[in-house]
Amino acid sequence: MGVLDVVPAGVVDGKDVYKLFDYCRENHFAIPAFNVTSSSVANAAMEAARDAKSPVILQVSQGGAAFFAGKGLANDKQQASIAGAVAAANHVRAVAESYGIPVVLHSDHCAKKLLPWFDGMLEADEANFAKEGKPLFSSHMLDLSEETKEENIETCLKYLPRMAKIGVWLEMEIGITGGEEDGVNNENVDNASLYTQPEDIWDIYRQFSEVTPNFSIAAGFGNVHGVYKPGNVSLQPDLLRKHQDYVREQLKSDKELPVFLVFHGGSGSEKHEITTAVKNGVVKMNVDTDTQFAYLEGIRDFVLNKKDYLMSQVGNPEGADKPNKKQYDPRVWVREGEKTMSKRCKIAFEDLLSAGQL
Ligand SMILES: O=C(CO)COP(=O)(O)O
Ligand SMILES: O=C[C@H](O)COP(=O)(O)O
Ligand SMILES: [Zn+2]
Ligand SMILES: [Zn+2]
Repeated sequence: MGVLDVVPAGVVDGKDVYKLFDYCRENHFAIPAFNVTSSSVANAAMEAARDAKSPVILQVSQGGAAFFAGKGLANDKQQASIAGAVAAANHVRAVAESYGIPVVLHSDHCAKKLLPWFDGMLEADEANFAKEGKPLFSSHMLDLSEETKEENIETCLKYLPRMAKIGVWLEMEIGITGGEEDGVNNENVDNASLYTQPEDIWDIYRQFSEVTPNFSIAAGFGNVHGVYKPGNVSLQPDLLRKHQDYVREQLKSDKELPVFLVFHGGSGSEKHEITTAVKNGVVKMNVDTDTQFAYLEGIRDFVLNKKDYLMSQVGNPEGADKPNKKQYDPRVWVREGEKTMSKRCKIAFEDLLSAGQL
């Protein structure tokens, strides 16, 4: 019995997203979510998932989606972020099945000011559903964590029925993620707001459950985006158990982990923090900063090692008339970045115990 006995290869949607996360929860593992900014980055993550025999989550941030469409496009009305998200989704939909792995296609943090981006993606999901009976994305995140809890919940409840109708999962955030996100600097936020309270989780769980079971909560336990010097971040994944216990008591349920939880700021985290988070019901962990650096490493080393072959189109240490096309073809040096990124992805699959689960 494995993941492929539960959901098929390719982009999963509707009930399959629930089945996949439920399978993770029952079998005590989580799936890494990698931020992708180009087809090359997405392919590196899918290749790594195939080799690790793991499902994978690919996500676009608002800025990453705009990059996918091209930085040369205007984005004053989120038009590039919408077009880029659609382009990324179509690319992944076209190739995911060939990798033989289930892929959850997701969009990352959407703050209040970015709601036009969310609206555009949801319209694209609905249009695709009308044509093909399935949405474009598996899942989207709403991040109103900077607003009041009431406004946060109300905004999610406004979108949730529309999403449930076409089989799109919702991830919401409560408690702020520190560091930087979409250009918003949360480096100096009040420490208490980095840690979510169990009563807040119950408020969300209770109201969302009346609409659909297809949602997850990114509850803050000291999470920070980015990688900083050791000691800067105090992650407390033990707190997540309190959420599960509280909700279980309210529900009078015997389900050990009633809430699907999401771990933001996975880069730079210690193995034991990840293990504790997964034990406490985390089914998705986001990794961006570490894979960004890993993608650079291969390209950086290639350029530094091959410098004498890259300064002109013709002429290298082997002769003044030797051509360098074999070195400066982007398929050669970009590929080196894909390989080093895939290695970092493999570590995430192993840390989260999703490796070998297919
Ligand atoms: O949470 C993230 C994206 O939403 C990723 O965080 P890191 O860049 O710290 O891995
Ligand atoms: O929000 C966290 C992710 O790392 C996305 O980052 P980004 O907005 O720089 O693409
Ligand atoms: Zn946030
Ligand atoms: Zn995040």
